Amino acid sequence: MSDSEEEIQERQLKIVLLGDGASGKTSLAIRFAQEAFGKQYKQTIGLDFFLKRITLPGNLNVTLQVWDIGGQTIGGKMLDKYIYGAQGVLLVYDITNSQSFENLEDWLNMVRKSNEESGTQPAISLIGNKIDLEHVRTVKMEKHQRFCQENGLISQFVSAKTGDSVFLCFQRLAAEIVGVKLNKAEMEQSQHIVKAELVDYPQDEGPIRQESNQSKICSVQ
Ligand SMILES: Nc1nc2c(ncn2[C@@H]2O[C@H](COP(=O)(O)OP(=O)(O)OP(=O)(O)O)[C@@H](O)[C@H]2O)c(=O)[nH]1
Repeated sequence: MSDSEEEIQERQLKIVLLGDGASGKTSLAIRFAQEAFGKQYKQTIGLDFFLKRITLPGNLNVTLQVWDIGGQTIGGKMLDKYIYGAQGVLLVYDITNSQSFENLEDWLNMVRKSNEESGTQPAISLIGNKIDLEHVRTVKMEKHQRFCQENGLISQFVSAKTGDSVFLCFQRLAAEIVGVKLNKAEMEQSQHIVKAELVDYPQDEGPIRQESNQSKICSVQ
């Protein structure tokens, strides 16, 4: 097979990040796509896009089209359009904020409803973010596990700040979508991809809008 034929066969997967404002969706997307983290909170208005190519076991290249959707869009008219057609969803909450966990039911219902007509539901992962703040955790581990079991979700704890398991959570979801199994060694390897640079954004600027071969972002409001 020629290179161009291989490129044509490469799959692009639409992955949507959903969850309450300030749960860390933008931080996860930036950590995954650009290996950076910003301490300052800047609310996402509408949505941002990130593109990143990853290689799954079996040398399978897939490009993840990551839709970072602002937490304030819940109840808005555009939300079901953003979710529509997603093959994967990362449902994010903050382990130190119980309300962000309680609201997951609403986010999940939105996902189910938005894809009702198409007849296919996306693969969904429950992401407990900010595990670097384990000492101030308010959402019990068992609650997280029960929610996963009851709703058939992949379970993952991450920290966008340290990078812990961030690559892994995207990789596991992509693998589930394309039907590839990750073995224990592959999961362990991905878990430890951590590059924890801290970036302080200037007050009036958002996350770094840099382009590289590996990832691209743009914004729609
Ligand atoms: N300690 C810690 N802070 C985090 C982590 N992830 C995000 N934050 C902080 O939490 C705040 C909110 O993060 P964002 O990524 O902007 O949250 P969001 O979910 O995109 O918020 P919306 O745009 O309102 O939907 C920021 O101050 C981040 O620096 C984490 O893993 N650990």
